[in-house]
Amino acid sequence: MKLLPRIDAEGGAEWLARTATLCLIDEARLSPKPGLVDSRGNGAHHDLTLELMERSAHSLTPTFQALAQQSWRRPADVALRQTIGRLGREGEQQMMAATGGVNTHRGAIWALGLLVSAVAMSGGNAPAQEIAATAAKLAQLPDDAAPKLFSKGLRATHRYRVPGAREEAQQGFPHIIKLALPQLQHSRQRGSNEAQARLDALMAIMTSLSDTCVLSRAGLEGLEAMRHGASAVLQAGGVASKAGQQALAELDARMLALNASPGGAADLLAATLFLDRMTTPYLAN
Ligand SMILES: CC(C)(COP(=O)(O)OP(=O)(O)OC[C@H]1O[C@@H](n2cnc3c(N)ncnc32)[C@H](O[C@H]2O[C@H](COP(=O)(O)OP(=O)(O)OP(=O)(O)O)[C@@H](O)[C@H]2O)[C@@H]1O)[C@@H](O)C(=O)NCCC(=O)NCCS
Ligand SMILES: Nc1ncnc2[nH]cnc12
Repeated sequence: MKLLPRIDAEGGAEWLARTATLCLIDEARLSPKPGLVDSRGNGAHHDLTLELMERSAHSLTPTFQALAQQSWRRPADVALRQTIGRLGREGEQQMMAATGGVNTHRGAIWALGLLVSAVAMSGGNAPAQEIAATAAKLAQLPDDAAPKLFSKGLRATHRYRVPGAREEAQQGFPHIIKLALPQLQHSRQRGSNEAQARLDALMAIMTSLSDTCVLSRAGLEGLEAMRHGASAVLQAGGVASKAGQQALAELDARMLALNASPGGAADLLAATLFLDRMTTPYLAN
């Protein structure tokens, strides 16, 4: 099935980059998100604001565009992996320059960067699962130029023996394909408005992700509170229901009390919105 408007390399790269940035902004503004920056405020963060998140998102448009241009109709091989690794790291520097050194979107550059590349590799003509599988192939390839850093994410995955951002991509983004996209569609179909459906999709991710941001800030107690609270929202009928809204408010309070912020889940929501726009005709503009 042809899912996107016809796009060529130049116009396509620009459109993909603009869409990726819009998805970051949509994610940041979506409210009320537990522990996260949203239109209401800074959540559990002292160094992040909505204005900073939006500035960061805009600073990444040239990175997404370069990723799409370099990936256009190319196969997944080590040469492309190294190119996107270099562009991704340059994107992180752009983000840090735009935010005065605050890490707003490192995980989002990784997930959306791989997915933007994967759409461009197909020439803009693939269903969501295939895009995610192509992104996974890229993520599995070695990038010898990558510096050997011991990040917070790596520390958390080793300490708690759980998968992190790297594994999520290498496995084909299961939290997006198996949980968030189906939930988004299900909530829309049963009459939730768009914001409610997106919040439900975030909850679906949070029911099972091992979010290394939460683990770093609040340990296993924080992770369990996130998963349990998100399941409670969906079991109560989702964010469109009064009971679901109550459960979401309780989850928000619990995340704030634990100083926990599911930044990895937020990144995957932005990536979900991107794949949704790639594959939902009425949203592809
Ligand atoms: C593969 C990389 C993403 C590196 O991953 P790694 O785990 O080694 O390193 P981190 O630096 O910790 O970044 C991981 C970020 O990914 C998000 N995340 C967390 N858990 C998951 C998960 N299970 N699945 C998917 N994504 C996940 C999360 O990003 C968000 O949180 C960030 C803010 O949190 P934090 O870092 O804790 O905040 P700080 O300010 O540093 O600390 P506090 O003081 O607030 O406590 C924010 O950026 C969100 O986006 C994790 O942080 C990748 O970076 C990599 O290898 N890149 C190389 C370049 C490349 O090859 N690119 C190719 C594609 S472009
Ligand atoms: N809305 C948000 N709040 C905090 N961290 C994030 N990382 C990605 N999106 C975020």
